[in-house]
Amino acid sequence: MLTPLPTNANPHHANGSPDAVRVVGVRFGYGAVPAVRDVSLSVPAGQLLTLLGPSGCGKTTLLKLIGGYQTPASGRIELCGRDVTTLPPEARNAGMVFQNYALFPHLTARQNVAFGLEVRRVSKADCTRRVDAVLEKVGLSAGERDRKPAALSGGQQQRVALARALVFEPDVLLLDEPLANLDRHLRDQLRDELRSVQRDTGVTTIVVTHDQEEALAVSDLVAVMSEGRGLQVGTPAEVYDRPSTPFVARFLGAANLVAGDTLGLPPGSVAMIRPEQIVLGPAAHSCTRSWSAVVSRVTFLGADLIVEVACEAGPMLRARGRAADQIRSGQHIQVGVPGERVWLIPETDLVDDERPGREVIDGCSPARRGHEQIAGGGECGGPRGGGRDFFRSDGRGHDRRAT
Ligand SMILES: Nc1ncnc2c1ncn2[C@@H]1O[C@H](COP(=O)(O)OP(=O)(O)OP(=O)(O)O)[C@@H](O)[C@H]1O
Repeated sequence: MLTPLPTNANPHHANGSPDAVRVVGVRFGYGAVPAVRDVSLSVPAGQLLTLLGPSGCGKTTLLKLIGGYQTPASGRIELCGRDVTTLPPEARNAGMVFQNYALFPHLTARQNVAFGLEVRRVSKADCTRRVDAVLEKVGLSAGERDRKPAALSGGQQQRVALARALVFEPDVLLLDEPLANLDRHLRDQLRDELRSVQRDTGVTTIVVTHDQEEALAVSDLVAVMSEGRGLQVGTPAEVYDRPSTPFVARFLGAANLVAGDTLGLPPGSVAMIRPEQIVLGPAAHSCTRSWSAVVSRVTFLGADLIVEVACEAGPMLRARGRAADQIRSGQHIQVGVPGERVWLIPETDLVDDERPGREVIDGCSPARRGHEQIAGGGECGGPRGGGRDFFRSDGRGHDRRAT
């Protein structure tokens, strides 16, 4: 059951941090196209929240609404306890970094960062000191500071854009796909740097991404969106281990989604088991449920293997094995599921096409045996609507472990 954020709730968390960002029942559409549908969300001061979801689900629009670049059709936005719903961006003290960096091409890195301070008539000495300090913080070397954007790499331009937003000491930093234009190696490096700059400055930050690995790696909180709606908000471990819906389960990584009754759980529910939680080999006998199985496919990933198994009288499952175990296609193997690692998504939380026993549970073709289903990380499903209007962080997952 979804619970709207009470409008009179005390905006302080158990740990004493006030909310730096509160979004309450916000809706927005581009003409007739709804982009954000009644989303509520809060971010405690000093935390980094990632908005995660597939392309077109409304992440950037929600970020722009928080930054003041769009105005909600209804709902309220508060930054640090102040209602900013109708205020323009410059009155919000929020620093936004757009996906294309939006640097002035005719100014050097240093001048780009200094520009806004000069407009605000900050003294020259203070301006120089603040610009150098922030460029140091984001790791732009002295030699790079007097170059124009065209003479800087994508990663260096990103550092300048970040410095330009940070130099105002904003209450909230809003980053739209900050790592999207960078190659894998640089992305990993900048991801770590971004996190350490955020921790150093303590600035409350919202990052838009469609990369689940990035979201899990950098965030205090991850908010998963689909089709303009918020599906779940929680710590990386919560959304990964205790997803509220099959869609969230798949979007966060590879997930086996099987009919609950296959595992002796309530009929109609869906059980989620991550591949790395499945036990292969003789140790499987000591699991809550175990089956004899035949390996149907093995994919080599270096240190690990993805092992697909067809269980006799059980579900099709995808497991993670060690390459050193030399598992082969066609091999007979024991497969086990430890009960405490199974996460149950109750029938009441499923939308129609997520219910087991239907022809298609997740956009894949139906599983080959009975009503058991298997879904691989993001390969199969697309986003679905679900009538879910609010993000939730109700921590109610613990009672749903199928022990
Ligand atoms: N300027 C616009 N005019 C009309 N429709 C728009 C506009 N910008 C976005 N949309 C539509 O609004 C919806 C949400 O778009 P938005 O850019 O917020 O999604 P997103 O999750 O950030 O996507 P991406 O990851 O691809 O950037 C999409 O259906 C998109 O096509």
